[in-house]
Amino acid sequence: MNRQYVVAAAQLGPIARDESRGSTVARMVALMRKAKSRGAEVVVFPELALTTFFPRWYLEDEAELDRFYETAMPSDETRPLFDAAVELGLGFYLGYAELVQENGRKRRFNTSILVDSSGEIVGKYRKIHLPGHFEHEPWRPFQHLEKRYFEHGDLGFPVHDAFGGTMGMCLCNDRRWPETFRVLGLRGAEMVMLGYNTPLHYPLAPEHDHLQNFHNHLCMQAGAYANGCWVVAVAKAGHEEGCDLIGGTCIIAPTGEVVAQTQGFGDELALAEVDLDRCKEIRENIFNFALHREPEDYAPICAPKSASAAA
Ligand SMILES: C[C@@H](NC(N)=O)C(=O)O
Repeated sequence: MNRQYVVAAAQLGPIARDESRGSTVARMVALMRKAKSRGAEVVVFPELALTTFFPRWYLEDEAELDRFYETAMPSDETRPLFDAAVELGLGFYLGYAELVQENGRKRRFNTSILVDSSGEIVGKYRKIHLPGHFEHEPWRPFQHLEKRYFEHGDLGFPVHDAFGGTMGMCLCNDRRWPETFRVLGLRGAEMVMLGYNTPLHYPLAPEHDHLQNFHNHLCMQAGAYANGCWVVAVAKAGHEEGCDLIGGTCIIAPTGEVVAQTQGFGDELALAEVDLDRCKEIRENIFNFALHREPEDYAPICAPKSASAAA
């Protein structure tokens, strides 16, 4: 694959709690076909793209919780995505809830994968920065139980040779942390793909609700610029089960400029021509890591969590 091609950020509108996987996957395949007709070679889907954003509910019934997770990838229900990738010659990024059996216990991760145009999974990431809380907090208008429903990702921040270059992934809250982009940048990521589900209302600091869209782009534009990489960031957007999720799906150039963005809150594509060689504009100049970075002075950033309070 060459290093210059069209990428499609495939935003999804709301997914109802009782919407079937089949229905959601059909919406996604329709976006893949549309992306192909507009020249795309890579399609990026949101975080937890196959279901409603279920961490908004405190679920006591484990069987009910399990229904939101994938135990196989692909499965009969998700195989149409892989078939479409092969048929259309498209690669894709997909976020989903992963349930695996390991050492006789269930392990749950908030996961993303990269799938190439031959339908092979060529990269996997498990979310590291899990926002929210562990216990039911009835005072909230909706829950954010990612800490309860997912384990901390155990794969680190890997990069993958795919789509003509070096690809990195992260998920939603990860994008707010400069360390996410810096680790991927240090590993040579030329494009970082990420999906998000971000409620407009933040119950812990509602005075910041009007800043949600600003903070969304602020952290990703900074991450792109400071590491000289493309960022493709995709929302699950709109009014989902009584909760407003921000849109703002976008493609950001290594200069930090937003070069494509969705307009609404439904199923919608934002497309841009990406040239991976443009990373050099930043990486060989202002952020030439080898020449200008001074890690000896950054010790607190790498100190273990227990030590960072004293730093
Ligand atoms: C609130 C949180 N959501 C998420 N799914 O990680 C975020 O946008 O940072």
